[in-house]
Amino acid sequence: MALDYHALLNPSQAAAVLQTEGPCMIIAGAGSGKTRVLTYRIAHLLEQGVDPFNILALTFTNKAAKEMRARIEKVVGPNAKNLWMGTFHSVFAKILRSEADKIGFPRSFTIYDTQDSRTLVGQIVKELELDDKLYKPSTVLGRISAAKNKLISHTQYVSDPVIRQDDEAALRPKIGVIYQQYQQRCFKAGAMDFDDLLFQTNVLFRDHPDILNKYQNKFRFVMVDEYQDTNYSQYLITRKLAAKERNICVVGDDAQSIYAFRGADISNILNFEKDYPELNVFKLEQNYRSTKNIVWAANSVIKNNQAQLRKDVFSDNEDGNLIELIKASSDNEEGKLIAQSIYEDKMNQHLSYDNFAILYRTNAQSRAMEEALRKLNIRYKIVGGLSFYQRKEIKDLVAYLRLTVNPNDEQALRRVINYPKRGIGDTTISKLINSAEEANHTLWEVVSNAEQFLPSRVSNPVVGFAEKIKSYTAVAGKEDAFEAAKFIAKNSGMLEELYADKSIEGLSRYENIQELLNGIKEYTDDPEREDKSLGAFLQDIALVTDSDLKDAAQEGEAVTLMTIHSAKGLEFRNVYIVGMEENLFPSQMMITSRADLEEERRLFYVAITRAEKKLTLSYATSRYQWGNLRSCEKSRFLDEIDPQYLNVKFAAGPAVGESPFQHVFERRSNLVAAPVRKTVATKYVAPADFKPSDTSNLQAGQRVEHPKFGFGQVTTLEKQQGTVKAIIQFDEVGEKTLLLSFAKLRVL
Ligand SMILES: Nc1ncnc2c1ncn2[C@@H]1O[C@H](COP(=O)(O)OP(=O)(O)OP(=O)(O)O)[C@@H](O)[C@H]1O
Ligand SMILES: [Mg+2]
Repeated sequence: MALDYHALLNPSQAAAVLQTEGPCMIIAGAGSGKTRVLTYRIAHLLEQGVDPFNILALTFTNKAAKEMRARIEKVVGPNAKNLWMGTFHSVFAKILRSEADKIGFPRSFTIYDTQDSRTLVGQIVKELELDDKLYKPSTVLGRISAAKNKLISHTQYVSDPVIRQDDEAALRPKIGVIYQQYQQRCFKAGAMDFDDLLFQTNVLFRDHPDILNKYQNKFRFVMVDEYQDTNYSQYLITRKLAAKERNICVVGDDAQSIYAFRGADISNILNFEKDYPELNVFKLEQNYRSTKNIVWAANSVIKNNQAQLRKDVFSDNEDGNLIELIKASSDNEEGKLIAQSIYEDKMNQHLSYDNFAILYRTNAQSRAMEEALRKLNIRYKIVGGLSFYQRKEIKDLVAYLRLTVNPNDEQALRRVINYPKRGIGDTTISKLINSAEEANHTLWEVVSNAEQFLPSRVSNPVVGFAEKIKSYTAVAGKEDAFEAAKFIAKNSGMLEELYADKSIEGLSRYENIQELLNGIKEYTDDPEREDKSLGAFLQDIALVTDSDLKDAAQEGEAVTLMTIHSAKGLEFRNVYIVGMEENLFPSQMMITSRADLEEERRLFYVAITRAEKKLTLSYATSRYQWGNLRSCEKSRFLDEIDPQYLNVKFAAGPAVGESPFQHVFERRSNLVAAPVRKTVATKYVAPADFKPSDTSNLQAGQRVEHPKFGFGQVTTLEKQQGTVKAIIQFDEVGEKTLLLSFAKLRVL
């Protein structure tokens, strides 16, 4: 049954959906239905009889792709499963998996995550005897990544006089050399980092016109969401793919371009017009997501930017509430007020916690929010931060799995060669590394022939290890990912090692491994999945982005906490943007120029436009930063919002004897006190994942969490004959004296 697009869409949206041939661009405001247009456009193509294998849709997160696919499936049925849909990284990793040998990589190449890349850069810096304070891995990688996103190879990098000048001015003249070595080492290890996935796709298409031709014929329709955040490397891939059929449709919003720091380039939008002079441009101006007040406030902010394509966004929705502004005296109080507001809105308006999101500029700000939410027993999930796949035990097992699929993977090999301990000491490992360097072998080639490089006494355990890995590779060749992983977890000794550790942490590590195995089982049990090999599974997890983990978070309704960057494209009924302070938002580190300030402002615009019905902004007048209490000034962005859309609430902070959740609000617009609802402070319940920390460096003044007494602040530490007593002022139960060696404290 054909859809009635005119009933589901407004005239411009419907026109964009029905115009399937030729290049098309929609640059339109937030919430105006760009993603909705893409979704229906694909549904329409399928209805027209286009083969799903011929459609490529690039989204910003895997989650967005999944949602889009699910929506299309509702309309057209299971045919939607065969669409090529995903992030740039996941789609082109998949293509490289069948073509990598053309550019000298194994098809079973490993994908290095950021941590692997940092470790490798650190190793190179050390080997080159450079100052690791000057050549910080993150700084060096930032430069390498920027170069790759502009398709500057390491050979071009070292010979470019402008780059050289820049690096010399920054006192880091050796970055080019590090880049060179880094690439060689990755190549030798059969590994690509995230930027390489795009870089190497460009190399593949450049050097193999026959392959490019194959994919040009395959992808007859190309679509890109969030086009404003593509970098040069991505732009070139889409341009090449669409060069033949020219059926390319991109949607985006220049006012939401927030990844310039990662190489996103607004000129891709301008180039698009040049590349396709026959371009159809569609304008969408109506925001369907938010109330009028929210849309007006967002417009009043973004108009302060000079660099923008003019567009007027309007809403036909109700005016809605004014935007609330909360002033708190500290970050902890800010957290309390937000948690209280969420609790009250949920109860009064019968909402679900899923309706709420707290957005912040930096991950570190989640701490105060989490603490406050826990106190009120409000469930929450954090998107980003330390993800499941970043945990040590998971990385260890995954390293074994990676090594099984690609034994040349140097970072994986170094990680587990002596874990669990098998008598291969650091000296032996250094010798192996040196031998590999000298003989120009990979580390694995040396390890698997260790007896040639080391005396038998030390080579025996190395040979044993190599035999293990070889047997894993054999198992993985016969069995599916789950059977192979289960075998490896047991045979490597990892399960036993973790099982033997009966501490709380040890137990949770063991459970995490079980959880990973469950995940692999789910993967191989999926009847739709064709490739159930370990290699296919590894590729899948290497590309999980922080934003995707939202799905993996615990079941049940929960408030979402995340950075504004991860919130792109999403919508929530009630949104809180916290930490509206100078130096935090706009971020001090980011504003050295007008362009930087404008990017921060676009980020604020993205944040505001996530809200459907209610938006709350907050700031604190003091905050702990890097261990010091600092006084803060409210963000300049607050002054940019037209005051007629604001409702200012001042929190005086709790007076003596008052419940900490009771605050006096003052309403600026009409000076009538807002109704204050009393919230009964609930008894403290420690979260299920409560884990005590190492308290050997605990200091007076630090905040801690106790499984029974809740949150508190250490007032004094007394050392007596080897024992340490801590006097802690708990927020709910008052002062307690605890012996540190027994008290299970989590240091916050
Ligand atoms: N014509 C329409 N009728 C009803 N609802 C619509 C219409 N167009 C869009 N919407 C709804 O408005 C909301 C915003 O749409 P969508 O997410 O597609 O906007 P967007 O332009 O992609 O936003 P962003 O810039 O944040 O990515 C969605 O809930 C969508 O379903
Ligand atoms: Mg969108």
